Amino acid sequence: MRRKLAAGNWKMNGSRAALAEVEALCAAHPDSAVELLLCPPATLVAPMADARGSHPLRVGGQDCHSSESGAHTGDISAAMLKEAGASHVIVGHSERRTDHGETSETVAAKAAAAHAAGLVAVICLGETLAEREAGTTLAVVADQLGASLPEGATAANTVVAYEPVWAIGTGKVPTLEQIAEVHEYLRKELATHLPDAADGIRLLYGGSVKASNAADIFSVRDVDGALVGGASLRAEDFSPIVSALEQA
Ligand SMILES: O=C(CO)COP(=O)(O)O
Repeated sequence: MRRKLAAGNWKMNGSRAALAEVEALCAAHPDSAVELLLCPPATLVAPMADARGSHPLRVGGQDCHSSESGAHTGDISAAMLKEAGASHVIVGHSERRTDHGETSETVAAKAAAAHAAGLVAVICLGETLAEREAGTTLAVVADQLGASLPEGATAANTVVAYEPVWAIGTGKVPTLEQIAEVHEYLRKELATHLPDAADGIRLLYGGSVKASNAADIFSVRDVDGALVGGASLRAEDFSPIVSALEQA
């Protein structure tokens, strides 16, 4: 019942020239059973939305402000992303939490702003290495989830991405048992917050997903797709991940 989602987060990478990768990805998956989403830097949202043509690829932002408008130099609102062609926005990525001091309360406000503008919020959370080693992973992600979910979250407007901070861009990946444990726990936690929506909310895994480990990760129960960083930049790297999800 949950449609699989292959999402790419380009972070602060890419240029108009990189839109050729989008065209190649769309050409490789003309009629995919899985939902495809790419989140480029804000300046590329509109050009990427054009580059996809009639392909149902979704385009998303990587962050939005919690306010509709105002004196927030350098920020972008959810409605601006929507007008540029976005349908989704990532909120609470660990790089935002670390680089910009975002708390889960900030993230909930941003997710609420995304919903108000008609965007799907992709809420990110995950433990640090120190938290994993201290044995507090489940408590940490439960706290982040509870505090980052806005009022009114539904299966249609919310996706949750579990991204262990120590696995992002490091080539290190949790064991399948560790991924299963966290995803199963997040699903249960979702049920305590959103009993009606918990079964329908997609749970993505993120952190060093690549073609060589994707099929194994997608075999884990309660993994509904991936949020991919580095391996989403080039079609030749992302396409096999999409194919693995199509076959999962
Ligand atoms: O942070 C990520 C996606 O949001 C994961 O990044 P990598 O796939 O590069 O590890």
